[in-house]
Amino acid sequence: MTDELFPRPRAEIAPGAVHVPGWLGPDEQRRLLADCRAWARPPAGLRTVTMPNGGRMSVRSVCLGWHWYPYGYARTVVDGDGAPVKPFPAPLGDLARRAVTEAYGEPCAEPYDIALVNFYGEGAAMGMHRDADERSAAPVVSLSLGDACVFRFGNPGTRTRPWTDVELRSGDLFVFGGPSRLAYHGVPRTRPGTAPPALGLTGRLNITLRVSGLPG
Ligand SMILES: O=C(O)CCC(=O)C(=O)O
Ligand SMILES: [Fe+2]
Repeated sequence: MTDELFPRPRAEIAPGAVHVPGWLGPDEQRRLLADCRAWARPPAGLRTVTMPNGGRMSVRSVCLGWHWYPYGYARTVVDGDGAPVKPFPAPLGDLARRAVTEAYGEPCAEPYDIALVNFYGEGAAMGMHRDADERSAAPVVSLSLGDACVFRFGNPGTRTRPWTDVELRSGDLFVFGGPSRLAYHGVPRTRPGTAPPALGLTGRLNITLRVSGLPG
């Protein structure tokens, strides 16, 4: 947001993990939110993920390009309505390219082909995990909309400390690649009611853009 009293500086949270506060302006956030609402509709819409141990994730999610399920990628919603996953829209590839250039000063050579959209209602959280189902070392691009959250960014070796807690707010960009590509991370809590009122979103959305490394 441009109207903050104290501008939040960009920061390298760990080697290759870059936080750029307020990267998306209000109009871009509104457009992305409208897109997320369209992607959330069935078929292959928003769903709740059940983990192999029977636990249900508290976030609800929708995928574009490739469908993520624990633990792999498919072209159809194999753990849901079975519909073909929605295509990965070219403008999201451009957005990923711009984001990586913003974070690292140069774009990534590989084309982005996955978007994972996670919706956090009140009380939703995500445990510490690694994004390890892609077959590419390309950085993960994360965009946040709506309520702020605590984003816990750890290390590639263990799901425990050391970690750094970063507040991600609406419009923030976070890119993790290089030595941090397989770092454990999670969202211990969101901050309900902190979304920018003009956005019109109750809750939090996070969009990660990824390179699958899978044959197209
Ligand atoms: O919601 C976030 O900020 C992180 C989401 C995440 O880690 C994931 O989708 O793998
Ligand atoms: Fe993740």
